[in-house]
Amino acid sequence: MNASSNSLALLTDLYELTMAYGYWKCGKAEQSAAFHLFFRKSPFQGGYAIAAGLEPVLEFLRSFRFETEDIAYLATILGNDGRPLFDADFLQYLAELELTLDLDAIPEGTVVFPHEPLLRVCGPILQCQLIETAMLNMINFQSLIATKASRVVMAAQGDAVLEFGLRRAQGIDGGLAASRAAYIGGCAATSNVLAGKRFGIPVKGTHAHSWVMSFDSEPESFAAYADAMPNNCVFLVDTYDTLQGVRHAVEVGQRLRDAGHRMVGIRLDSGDLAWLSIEARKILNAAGFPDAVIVASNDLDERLIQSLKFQGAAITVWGVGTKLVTAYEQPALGGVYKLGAIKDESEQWQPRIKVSEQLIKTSTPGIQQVRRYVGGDGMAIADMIYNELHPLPETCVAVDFQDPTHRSQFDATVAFEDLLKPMIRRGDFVGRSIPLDEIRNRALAQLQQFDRTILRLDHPHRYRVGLEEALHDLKAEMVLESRQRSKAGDEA
Ligand SMILES: Nc1ncnc2c1ncn2[C@@H]1O[C@H](COP(=O)(O)OP(=O)(O)OP(=O)(O)O)[C@@H](O)[C@H]1O
Ligand SMILES: O=P(O)(O)OC[C@H]1O[C@H](OP(=O)(O)OP(=O)(O)O)[C@H](O)[C@@H]1O
Ligand SMILES: O=C(O)c1cccnc1
Ligand SMILES: [Mg+2]
Repeated sequence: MNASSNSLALLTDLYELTMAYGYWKCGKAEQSAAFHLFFRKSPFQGGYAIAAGLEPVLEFLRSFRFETEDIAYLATILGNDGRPLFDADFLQYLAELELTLDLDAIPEGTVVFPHEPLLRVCGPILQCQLIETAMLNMINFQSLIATKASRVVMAAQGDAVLEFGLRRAQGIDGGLAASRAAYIGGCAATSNVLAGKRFGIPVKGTHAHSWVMSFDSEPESFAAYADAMPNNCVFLVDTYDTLQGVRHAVEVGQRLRDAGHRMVGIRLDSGDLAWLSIEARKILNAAGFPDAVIVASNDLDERLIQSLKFQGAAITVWGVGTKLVTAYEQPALGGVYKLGAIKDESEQWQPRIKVSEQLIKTSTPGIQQVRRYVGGDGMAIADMIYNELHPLPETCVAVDFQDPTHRSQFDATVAFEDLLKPMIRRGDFVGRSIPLDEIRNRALAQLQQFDRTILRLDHPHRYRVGLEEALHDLKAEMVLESRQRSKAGDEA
């Protein structure tokens, strides 16, 4: 194979490969397993997340293979004894490996909650394990940024939000992935041109202070910009004296208008953005530019935007960079990937559980699906995680995840949607690649299905997510059994 392959098979933690080697050596490589990828806590003190990152995961799986040079590199890794870590026969196995997994996924742009599997992977345990780290990397980051963007967009109350983050993003891929995810979360455009080309995101921008500083005067700089791009004029007015800058913009705007063009607006990038925007609005309106936009930027995030709205700021477009693409308050979504079931020698699924001192960290057994119940008004009522290994009763009981004494009943008349959709069967893509605009629209539409008390920025009202009763009971039983076993072990 050529060296320009785009397979990312080595984008993994070494322990996935050592476990794979172990499975291969002890004859378990082909044993079927079911894993789920989920997070335990909503980011940014909020109450929800927006699922994102599936498309790159699918791309990763489509191109997954160990190339000759990958195998050659793996052969150079030495163990603690100074000898090659991996057998040549195992490396040959990897060289010939083709993924035969099943993948089910919650589509990008879906509103999701803690403990819900965003991805479910079923198939040979060796394969499930090899793809863990890369999938977590992609889903964790993009879901985090899409969620942050949705909070920023919500705070902007219908105003356009432009993503300006590339210069402060976490490296090249961080910048590109953040632009994609921010668009899914509802941003209207990005300043990132490569992201525009690669993902079809609208690109937008104004100009920097350096443009103004490179001329002898501000009016001269605005006039030159207008000459060069008469239909793309958003003047940055705060290089010297902001309100004076607005007047200079108005003068050039009048000349543009006389020449049959239109000044789009101005941008504020420092000072008191509330007061300056209100004063700028007065100047623009008095001069006959009531439609000129006022873009604001400078360390904005959802809380500052909310505050500026509260102050009556006359800002109509929000440029948000650093704090959006770096997920400022929370650097990572803590998504994890856990084994829910494994097939025994007689090909029967056996549920598995990881017990923890903290109840929230005890994993959920089974092969899980998420059912979202929807009311007659189209609003989501509650989600129920159930085990596909057990048939559901006519009337389902969902036991609340956080408070098991709270149970909700759903009879057959309640409308629902199962959120995990088939994406890959035995290695073949069976899903639908969803265009980015459709994903973004889905996110915006999905948010309408949830009450604002659930979506608010802080201390939100909790949306109910429960375990279907039989799954809840199975989990409780397995925890008790595990505790009994460890107690018996202690006593022996
Ligand atoms: N009305 C406002 N309410 C709350 N915060 C604001 C308001 N206006 C601006 N801010 C925020 O205050 C912070 C500090 O702004 P400050 O004026 O000190 O620096 P600056 O405007 O960046 O100065 P510089 O002229 O050096 O660029 C910024 O994060 C800005 O977003
Ligand atoms: O503040 P952010 O949300 O990251 O938005 C992007 C920022 O990037 C640009 O200036 P830059 O920060 O490079 O320089 P400046 O702050 O000195 O204007 C722009 O003027 C914004 O202020
Ligand atoms: O176009 C802009 O105004 C812009 C782009 C990147 C960063 N800050 C501002
Ligand atoms: Mg800045």
